[in-house]
Amino acid sequence: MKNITNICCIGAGYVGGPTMSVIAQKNPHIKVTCVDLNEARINAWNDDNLDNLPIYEPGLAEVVKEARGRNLFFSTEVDEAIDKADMIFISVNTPTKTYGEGKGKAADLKYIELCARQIARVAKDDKIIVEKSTLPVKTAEALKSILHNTGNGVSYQILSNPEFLAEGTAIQDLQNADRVLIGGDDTEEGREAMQQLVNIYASWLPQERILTTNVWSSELSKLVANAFLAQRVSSINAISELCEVTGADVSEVSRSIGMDSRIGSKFLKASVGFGGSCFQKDILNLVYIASSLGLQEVADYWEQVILMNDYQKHRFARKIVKTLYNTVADKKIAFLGWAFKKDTNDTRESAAIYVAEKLLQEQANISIYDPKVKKEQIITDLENLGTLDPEAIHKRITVVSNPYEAMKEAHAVAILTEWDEFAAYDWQKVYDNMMKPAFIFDGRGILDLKNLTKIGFQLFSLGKSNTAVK
Ligand SMILES: NC(=O)c1ccc[n+]([C@@H]2O[C@H](COP(=O)([O-])OP(=O)(O)OC[C@H]3O[C@@H](n4cnc5c(N)ncnc54)[C@H](O)[C@@H]3O)[C@@H](O)[C@H]2O)c1
Ligand SMILES: O=c1ccn([C@@H]2O[C@H](COP(=O)(O)OP(=O)(O)O[C@H]3O[C@H](CO)[C@@H](O)[C@H](O)[C@H]3O)[C@@H](O)[C@H]2O)c(=O)[nH]1
Repeated sequence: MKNITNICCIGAGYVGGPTMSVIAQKNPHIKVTCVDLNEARINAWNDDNLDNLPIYEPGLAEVVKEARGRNLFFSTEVDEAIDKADMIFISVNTPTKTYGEGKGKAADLKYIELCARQIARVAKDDKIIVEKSTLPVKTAEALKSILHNTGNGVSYQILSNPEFLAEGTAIQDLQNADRVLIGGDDTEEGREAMQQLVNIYASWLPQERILTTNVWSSELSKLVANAFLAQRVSSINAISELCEVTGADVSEVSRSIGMDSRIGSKFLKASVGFGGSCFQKDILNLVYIASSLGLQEVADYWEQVILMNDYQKHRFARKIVKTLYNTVADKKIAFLGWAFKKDTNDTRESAAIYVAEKLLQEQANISIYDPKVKKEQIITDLENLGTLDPEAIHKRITVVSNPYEAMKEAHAVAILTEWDEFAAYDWQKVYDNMMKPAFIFDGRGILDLKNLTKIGFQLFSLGKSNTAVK
């Protein structure tokens, strides 16, 4: 069996960058080149100042520092990297389609297809192709067809190796993965290719955590894992509303049910709604696949997870408007947090975007503080909705770098992301500088309800019936 000495990864984003950094860190004998069409992104990966890496992830800078220039390289020379590699990971984006058949549901595979055609054009010797992007079941078949029909007669093995890292804990998740999943063909060549990829992960993970399956099981498992995780969030969010009207406390309910080892304690934190680039996209894709296969009940069952999530975001925004005497027009609402979760600068599908949309439609002024998200990103997120007047966005949105400034003279504060620092603020000082009554809407359940009520705040905390705001 040929030893893998040269890996290329197409796509240096949230998955490609951290994954290749850890593979290079743990396999110093393998040259790893991560390529991207986006020159600015590659320049940022190569920046001497590690604070300027394009992605914020705890622990990432240390890994990049160790491996970059040794056996880890970032480049825009896609053809050259493909040519030299024995194994090519495809880690490009697979967003929800915004046009044509399957619009709003199916995964857009145009970037994947372009990669396949580029590999077919450039490759002059046998390659192992690894699907790292999240893909619909049976995509490997399409890749195979393109590679074999448009290639130079070289032979390809296609593996599915979905990524399970979560943002904010990516490095930890990669270095200590619960499991790695590798799907391949049940042929001699397929098994050999799988073994080569197993060997790369086995340089730091125990063998028993590396699972090999057939390609379709691997592709489907990725969508199903995300659907199950998101389903837990929607389930507890559904219960949060029930708690608010019955006298129960959702955090107590979560703790109580989570101690049942059959249920488990993770992913039971009620919130203003799940965000991120994956959950919604992957469930919509699952729904689309089921519905295309005529399994309408299956499709409807999973779609409900998304509908509940949309409801939770809107419910939170409506609560703010209703509480502020049914009008937020020209009032100052402070947002703490814009990222879709703490410890990341990623804002894709963040609940904050949709809560802001609703409040802007009600003509509120919003002052935003997030420790890692830049103003340009926030403005782009709102403009990309396509539902708001760009002039109104610029007029009504302020982004500040000091949380106390964001909350100064605000009518209400809304917690949209669970950054640890929010709980540690001097809330008495915040209260003294706010308009009265001073309202707080805690969409993440991170604030000390008793203490804040004692200070004088009118507090609403999702899933809690004992909040001042009903
Ligand atoms: N973000 C996550 O936490 C996460 C976790 C697991 C799986 N995934 C999946 O991984 C895939 C990538 O996600 P991401 O968040 O890293 O996306 P991303 O948008 O951050 O990165 C994708 C990169 O691919 C580049 N690209 C696109 N086409 C290219 C081409 N032809 N040649 C070179 N570069 C090209 C883009 O410029 C971009 O930088 C998706 O399928 C996603 O569903 C994401
Ligand atoms: O109890 C919880 C857990 C999560 N969330 C929210 O759910 C979203 C997603 O969180 P998380 O799953 O931690 O982050 P992602 O980076 O989106 O990771 C998910 O999506 C990735 C992309 O497919 C997968 O690789 C990961 O395994 C999967 O956890 C965020 O908005 C969280 O705030 C909650 O509201 N309550």
